[in-house]
This record gives sequence, structure tokens and C-alpha cells, in this order.
Amino acid sequence: MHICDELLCKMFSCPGKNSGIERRYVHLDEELLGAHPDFSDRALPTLDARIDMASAAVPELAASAAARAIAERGRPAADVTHLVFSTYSGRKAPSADLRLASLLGLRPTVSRTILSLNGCSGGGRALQLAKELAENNRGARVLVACSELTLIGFYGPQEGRLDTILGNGVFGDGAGAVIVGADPVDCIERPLFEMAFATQTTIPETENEITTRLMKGGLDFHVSIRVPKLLKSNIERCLIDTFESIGISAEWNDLFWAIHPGGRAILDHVEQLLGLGVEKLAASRRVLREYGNMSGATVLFVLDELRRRRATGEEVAEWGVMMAFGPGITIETMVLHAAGSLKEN
Ligand SMILES: CC(C)(COP(=O)(O)OP(=O)(O)OC[C@H]1O[C@@H](n2cnc3c(N)ncnc32)[C@H](O)[C@@H]1OP(=O)(O)O)[C@@H](O)C(=O)NCCC(=O)NCCSC(=O)/C=C/c1ccc(O)cc1
Repeated sequence: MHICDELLCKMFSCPGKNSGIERRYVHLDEELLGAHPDFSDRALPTLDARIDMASAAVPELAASAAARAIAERGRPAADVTHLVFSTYSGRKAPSADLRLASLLGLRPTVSRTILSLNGCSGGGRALQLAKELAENNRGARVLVACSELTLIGFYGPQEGRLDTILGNGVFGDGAGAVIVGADPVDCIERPLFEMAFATQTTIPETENEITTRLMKGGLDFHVSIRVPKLLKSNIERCLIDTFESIGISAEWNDLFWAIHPGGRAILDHVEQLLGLGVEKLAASRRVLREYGNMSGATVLFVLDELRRRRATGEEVAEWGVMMAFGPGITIETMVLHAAGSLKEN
């Protein structure tokens, strides 16, 4: 798995003490904003300029994360049979997945899929799709890449739009990539996590709580104030149903956790609801602190952080859960089994 690139993105710190965020990386720095002062006003027709900028930068950012994932696996890029790319930032065809395939030198027959409207649940959806592809195509190696740039929907503050301030306060840019396969080749591949079981749930009557809409001035986000509480009321049922489906009864504190850190309040609510020990959401909190909410890419960073914590012995649980949340409200849930534990069994 590899993750994170700092080449394209500039860093800035977040002044909000309550956000749980200390650092974020953004492509749209003062220089670019200086060249496009109209980006601050959502009423101005800036979509063309934003799309041009994102179309170039999104695949490049993805390529640096994906190249590291491929290098870490230790086999040529031509081994990749499928590509699943998630981004809310690219809006052009041929799309960022084709450009990414070309930048990486993937084979011309690579089977590509792009997800572009899944928002913050894009990483979870892409992993679920990769699992299906890997399990149903012998020998498949699926490259999952998520690359998100906030410039497509960045605005200055506006009267009556508190959610814009929320967006400016929590969202950041980043890209993550991971290679998914079934039946790992001994001596060549070192699996990190087995994706044991996955579900997607939609919370009824919440279609207006997280929305995005392409406007002449860019991507217009709306994240309602009710999101953390709605997640709190629905997550436990979702977890119970998921574990019941595979006949495992789980104690929440015996699991490792990769919760999408959409905002500090979301993590607080999940922790409180499930009665989790303070260390249980450490991976999500660290990613939030160091990078902010990078939408679909964020869960890949959290999995990477969990890998680090497992290597240092800070996390020893054998089974775990990944959850990502996006428009719908959609909850992507995946039961994970730590690969190191597989060999011991
Ligand atoms: C860290 C926060 C932002 C602030 O925490 P706080 O400092 O303890 O303060 P409060 O929570 O009390 O909020 C401060 C003020 O902001 C207001 N506020 C608080 N959220 C709001 C609000 N969404 N609106 C509008 N006012 C608000 C809140 O009402 C309050 O107003 P006031 O009482 O008048 O001071 C915290 O509220 C928080 O973590 N909120 C959850 C963030 C959240 O929902 N994240 C999004 C998850 S979903 C997602 O990531 C998907 C993204 C997506 C990406 C791409 C796509 O294409 C599609 C989707």
C-alpha cells in the first residue's frame, strides 16, 4: 500500500483548535489563488479553469502514490490488470484514470473504472469493488487509487453558508493507492489486510445531508450539521448486521478501527457510542491531525497508519473494521483481518 504525496501539495496549518487538525496539504496555494482571485466567489464562472487545473494535477498526484504502491509490491506496473480510481475532483473524459494508466505505464488492456460521485466514501467503495474484481478474476491485481484536490470546490466565506467554513476548516488534498489481489504469491507479495466481508448501507431519508452539485462556479458542497449525529444513530446497527452476516460476534474494543475521519465530531461520536478505548481511533485521529479530511483518500491513509501501528506493536487486534461515509448518506463497512495473523493460524 502506498499513500501520500507532498510533491504537488503545499502545506498549511489549521487555526481551529477544536478541529483535531494540525496540518493539511493543498494544491491551491497563495500563488495559484493570486492568479485566480475569482475562485473565492462561487457566483463567478470558474468551472472551466478549475477543471483544467484538476485534470492535470489529480492524475499526477495519484501517480506518485500509485508508483510507490507498485514499487513496494516489487513487481512491474504491467502486472496490474484492473484500475479503480476514485476522485471527486476530476470532471473530464477521457478521465484521470486513463492519464494515470499512461503515467504509470500500465498495460493497454488494463480494465479501468472511475468513481466520481462517491465523495468521502469513495475509498471504501473502491476497495469493495477491488475485492469483487480480485475474487472473480483469477490472478487479477487491482490498483486502487484515490486522489482528491479541494480546488474544484474551494470558496471564500459567504453569508448564510456556514458549511463552506466547515469545508475550508476540515478538507485537505491527498492521494493514496493500494494493490488488491486474491491468492497472494508466496515470496513476492506481502499482504497487509484481508478484506473479509463488505457491506454498503444507506441511511433512509438522508439524501439532502451530504450533497455536491456541479455549478458554473465549481463543485458546490453541502454537509449538514446533522451528519455526526445521524452517523452516531446508525453505525452500531450497521456494524451488528455486518458481523452477524459472517457469524462473528465481536467486542468492539477487541477490534482495530479504520474510521473515516470526516471531522473530529464524527470520531468523538463513534468512540462514545461504541465505548471505545482512547487508543482505538488513534489511527483515524492521527491522519485527521496530520492531513485533515482528504475525502475518499483518507481511509487509505488510515489503513497505512494502522499498518505502522501493527509493525510497532501499538495495535495487536487480529480483526478490524473500516468504515467510510459519503453522500446518501452512505456507509461503506468492511471487516478486515490483519494479514500477519493469517499466517499464525
Ligand atoms: C470539527 C467541527 C467542524 C467543529 O467542532 P467544534 O469546534 O467543536 O464546534 P461545533 O461542532 O460546536 O460547531 C461550531 C459551529 O459550527 C456550526 N456547524 C458545525 N457543523 C456545521 C455544518 N455542517 N453546517 C453548518 N454549520 C455547522 C455549529 O452549529 C456551531 O455553530 P454555533 O453554535 O453558532 O457556534 C465539528 O463540528 C465536526 O467535526 N463536524 C463534522 C464534520 C463533518 O460533518 N464532516 C463531513 C463528513 S462527510 C464527508 O466527509 C463527505 C464529503 C464529501 C466530499 C466530496 C463529495 O463530492 C461529497 C462529499
